[in-house]
Amino acid sequence: MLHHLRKYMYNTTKALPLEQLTRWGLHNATVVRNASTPELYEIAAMDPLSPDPETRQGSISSTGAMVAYSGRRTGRSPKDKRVVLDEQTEQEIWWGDVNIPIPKKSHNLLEQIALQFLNTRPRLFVVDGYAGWDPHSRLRIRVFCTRAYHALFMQNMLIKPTTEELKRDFSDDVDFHIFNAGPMSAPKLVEGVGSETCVSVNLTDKKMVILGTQYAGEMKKGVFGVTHYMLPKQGILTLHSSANEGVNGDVTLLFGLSGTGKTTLSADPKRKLIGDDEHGWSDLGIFNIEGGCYAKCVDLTYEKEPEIYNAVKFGAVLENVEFISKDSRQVDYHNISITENTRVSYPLDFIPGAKNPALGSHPQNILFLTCDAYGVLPPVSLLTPEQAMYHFISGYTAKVAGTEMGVKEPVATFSACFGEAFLPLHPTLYATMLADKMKQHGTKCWLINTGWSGGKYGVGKRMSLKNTRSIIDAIHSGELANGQFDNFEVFNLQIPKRATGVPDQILHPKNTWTNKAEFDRTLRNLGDKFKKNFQKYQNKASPEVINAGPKI
Ligand SMILES: Nc1ncnc2c1ncn2[C@@H]1O[C@H](COP(=O)(O)OP(=O)(O)O)[C@@H](O)[C@H]1O
Ligand SMILES: C=C(OP(=O)(O)O)C(=O)O
Repeated sequence: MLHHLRKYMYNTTKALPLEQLTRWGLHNATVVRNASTPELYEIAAMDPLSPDPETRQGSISSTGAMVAYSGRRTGRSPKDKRVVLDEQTEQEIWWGDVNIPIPKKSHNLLEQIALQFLNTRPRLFVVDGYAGWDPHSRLRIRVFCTRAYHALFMQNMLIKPTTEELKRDFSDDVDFHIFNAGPMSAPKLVEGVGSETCVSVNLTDKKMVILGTQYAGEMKKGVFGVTHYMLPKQGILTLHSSANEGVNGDVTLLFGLSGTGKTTLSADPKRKLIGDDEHGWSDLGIFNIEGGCYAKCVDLTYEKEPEIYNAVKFGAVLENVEFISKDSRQVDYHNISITENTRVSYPLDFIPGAKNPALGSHPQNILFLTCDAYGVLPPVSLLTPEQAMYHFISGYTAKVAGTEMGVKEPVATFSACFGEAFLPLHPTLYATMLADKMKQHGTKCWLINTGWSGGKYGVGKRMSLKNTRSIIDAIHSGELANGQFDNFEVFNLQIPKRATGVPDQILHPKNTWTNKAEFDRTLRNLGDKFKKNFQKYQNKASPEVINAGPKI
């Protein structure tokens, strides 16, 4: 059997001990583990899974990126995520719409179906990599999948082990397994399964099964959810944020729900990128959880986002994009006929000056990025520590089209900790940890509206990237913290009077609205939504934090 397996290995130095396959009942004859990028390109060129095999099969873009298609599901499927309810998780997990329980026996059945699928495909890809750049707390992750694009994606997104580390840390058991059988539908009749898609996590046995979705983001956010469960137990706060570092070593965290600007704003030529989406904050400082980035491509231009634009090269994976013309293989970033959620994944070092290792000191500034679809929140305001807690627990933003299935235009939402979809534990646990760490390290907190200005969605316009970037520059130079502030009604926020590079009148959002009475109404309505949303945290938050909310 061993001989049979080895014969088909692409690279025998990377062979996985047989026991690591047979323990799951895996016996696929062709196993490809941590393959080189060219190998994965060659295999992807033969991938028959694409919505239009004639034109899209195994494409390579004009700049050398692998082009792949995820099929029916082009965003995450939060309604189809399940968490195994067992003796350990019953009391621990924040059960509800985010963490929907599934019986263990159903999960086991899904796992068997996934394993059977993995056994019957032409190749089984194994990706071994770390989650977390801090060697003290990093997790060893193993992904089994059947599409070369998924393998390259996870090789980009996990932290690549050296050959020695692969041998030392990945020969025995690992900390978490993903069985990605995405091309195979989930059986709807199984108890706990809601549709033909199911992403089921067993936190006790540290396993995840994917059926009925090939959206690659499901794997990386799956790993994130697990770190959110395991790391806080070690006193490490997990953060849905990007991070970068200034020339003096000062670190900024940028929190935000999908589409609010974590990736775009953290790629800043004046600062070193630490990471674009997922971080941990330990007693030693902050660390990126990932080895790569997963940027949105919609309307990507060199002029607006040069670092990301240039990262679309050999080794990057483009997901669900269309070409300008079939023969040029030039990507049409404005074409959203497959989805608005077009993506590119690339290793961190594709961004010039990214930090390696991706670690940083305790943050000096925290930015809460909110994409306000009502257009009433100021482009920037300074929060008191209590307001910081209030806004962190609230997590107000708009979900933008595409990232989650079914979202077609911005929808105002409250997503606790700016990442509710990934929280296995109660939000106040993460909020308390954040408050303690901010207090300990004197971190300043700013609320930044990267959403609408001059009116709500449909009337006003999205805040210009140029203005948001100038505001962030003014935070980093110390200009805003040392300047003067006005009070912003209803929310009682401190709005800076001036920020270099930003027209004074846009700093107070009311100035940008033609109909002032409608502005006042919309602002009060939003305040009201905040209050209603916060009622569910009323009995867990302190009076000071509750009092830091809007006053109508
Ligand atoms: N003022 C702004 N700030 C940040 N992003 C903006 C702004 N205006 C438009 N955008 C666009 O919004 C999207 C933000 O997406 P991204 O940075 O990937 O968010 P995240 O990483 O938080 O999911 C990008 O396509 C970006 O070009
Ligand atoms: C990959 C995702 O995150 P983000 O949009 O924040 O990059 C996602 O939510 O599917």
